[in-house]
Amino acid sequence: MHSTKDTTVKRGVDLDLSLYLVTGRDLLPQGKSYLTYLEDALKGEVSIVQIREKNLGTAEFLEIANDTMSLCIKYNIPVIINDRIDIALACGAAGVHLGQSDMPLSTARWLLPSHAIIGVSCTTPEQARKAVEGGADYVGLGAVYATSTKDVSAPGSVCGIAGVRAMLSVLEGTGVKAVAIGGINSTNLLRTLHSCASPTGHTLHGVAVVSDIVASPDPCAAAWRLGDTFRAWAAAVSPGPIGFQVTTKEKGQYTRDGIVAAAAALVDTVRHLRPLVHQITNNVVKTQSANVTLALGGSPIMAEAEAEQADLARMPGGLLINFGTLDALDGMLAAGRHANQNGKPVVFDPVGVGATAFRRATATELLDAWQPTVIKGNAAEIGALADSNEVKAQGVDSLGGFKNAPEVVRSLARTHRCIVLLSGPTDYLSDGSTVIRLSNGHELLGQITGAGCVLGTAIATFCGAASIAAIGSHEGSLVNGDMLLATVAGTLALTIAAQHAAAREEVRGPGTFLPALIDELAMLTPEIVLRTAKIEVEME
Ligand SMILES: Nc1ncnc2c1ncn2[C@@H]1O[C@H](COP(=O)(O)OP(=O)(O)O)[C@@H](O)[C@H]1O
Ligand SMILES: Cc1ncsc1CCOP(=O)(O)O
Repeated sequence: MHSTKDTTVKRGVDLDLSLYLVTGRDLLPQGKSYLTYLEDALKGEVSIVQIREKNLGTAEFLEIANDTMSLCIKYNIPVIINDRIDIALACGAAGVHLGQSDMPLSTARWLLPSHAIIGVSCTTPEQARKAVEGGADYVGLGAVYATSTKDVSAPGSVCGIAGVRAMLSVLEGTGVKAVAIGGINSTNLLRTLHSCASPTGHTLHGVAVVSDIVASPDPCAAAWRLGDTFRAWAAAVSPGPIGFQVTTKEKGQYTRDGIVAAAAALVDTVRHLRPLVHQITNNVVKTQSANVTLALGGSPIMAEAEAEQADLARMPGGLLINFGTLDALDGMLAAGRHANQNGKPVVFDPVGVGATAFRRATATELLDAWQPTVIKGNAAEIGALADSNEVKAQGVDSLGGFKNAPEVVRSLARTHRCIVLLSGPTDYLSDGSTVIRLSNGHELLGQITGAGCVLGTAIATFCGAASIAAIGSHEGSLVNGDMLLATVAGTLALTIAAQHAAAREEVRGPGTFLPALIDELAMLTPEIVLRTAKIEVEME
């Protein structure tokens, strides 16, 4: 590489991958020149540029590479060449990016000067492992979502969020940096950054983008938007292993009394704020879910059509997605995406997920489409998501429990980057480090249909109120407000009301229990919660 043209990047040290522009000249809006758009993107502060040309002859490619270099040197931004080592050498680029069917990494390393940066595209953990062993400086992980910029029609080409997480686990401790690529844009960027992390919190170093910048009428603004989101996310206070805020911690730790006091106070917050609680739930429990929301002081809306999800998500509050009877899947996909874009908490109730292959595949599809804030389920459902056979399912019901429930919820919370609640005679919930054990409730809850479903509703109601109360507090967070606390509060509300309902004279069984439960929810006060809550806190 020509020393005069080299950019100043040192391998591994200065490599800023935060906003990685991959050029795609075929996507330029009509009449827009490549160099004008490139300069606009540089003004929007992309941090690195890769020239990706799949159908050009050598002379034309080199000409484009030389022009790109001249412009990028002016902005002090390194240039990487896709695939063509000869072009990288000839134009003095900072390095090359190799696909799985390009030149082997070891050969490229041998051909290039020692300071050259080499990146490798990976779709599987095995490919990531090989890239690490071969001495790659960074890897491009994807395609994370479907995209029309590249042919990703072959099975396995879209690795999804779960695939990126698995690859990030392989990269942990290696020093090899990672960007995600494929279908990333300003509307899904924050969600992508939040979701893409290994269970121990190893995150992305940046994102690679083609169409959201190149096809934009204003590439400078498009790049700024992406960069702003990345910077806000990177600057957000590190809130623990799953990336949500934990505002009620005292000196970095939750205390039993602190949680109970804050949860009790939320009962009044719900009544005061009357959060809109948007619910896509199953046919069996719609009426009782709407009544539970009203009794708590929230405002229910049961709305499933795909076309109305964008509008609904703009109204602050909470969202419940309960896939119990597996209707309205398009609505569920859109609702969660829009909620993520608008910072709304999403409570996911994967009813009976272990019961059929279709339910398992649907849960995977939904969790790839959006990031839940809370996943709640009974032992069979949580076990199915955790790939554990320890607890058997009978349809949507669970037979038995886990030997080590705290560890199951803690680990699943870390994997899915959200609060996890395991319901049952004792409820366990975790934010990936703290585990809270709640022992309120009554066995009559196990004898009515949809007790778990209305628990989801209560949690969505409290999450909605807590997020409204905290609006704007942390720009780089996917959801504002302490969602562990809101989950505790929703669970306490339902289980404490159940205890009081069961104790009523007129309640003689499940039939009389349900209306009494609604009454007790409507009469719940912070004082009742303070007096009755049975909570234990277990720190990691
Ligand atoms: N035997 C029980 N004793 C006390 N509370 C219970 C009992 N069974 C269920 N609950 C409560 O009922 C709510 C719903 O839980 P669960 O029955 O596990 O849901 P699902 O209907 O999804 O199986 C939880 O808050 C839980 O605390
Ligand atoms: C080059 C590449 N590699 C995996 S997906 C992809 C294209 C990403 O383009 P876009 O950002 O427009 O989805």
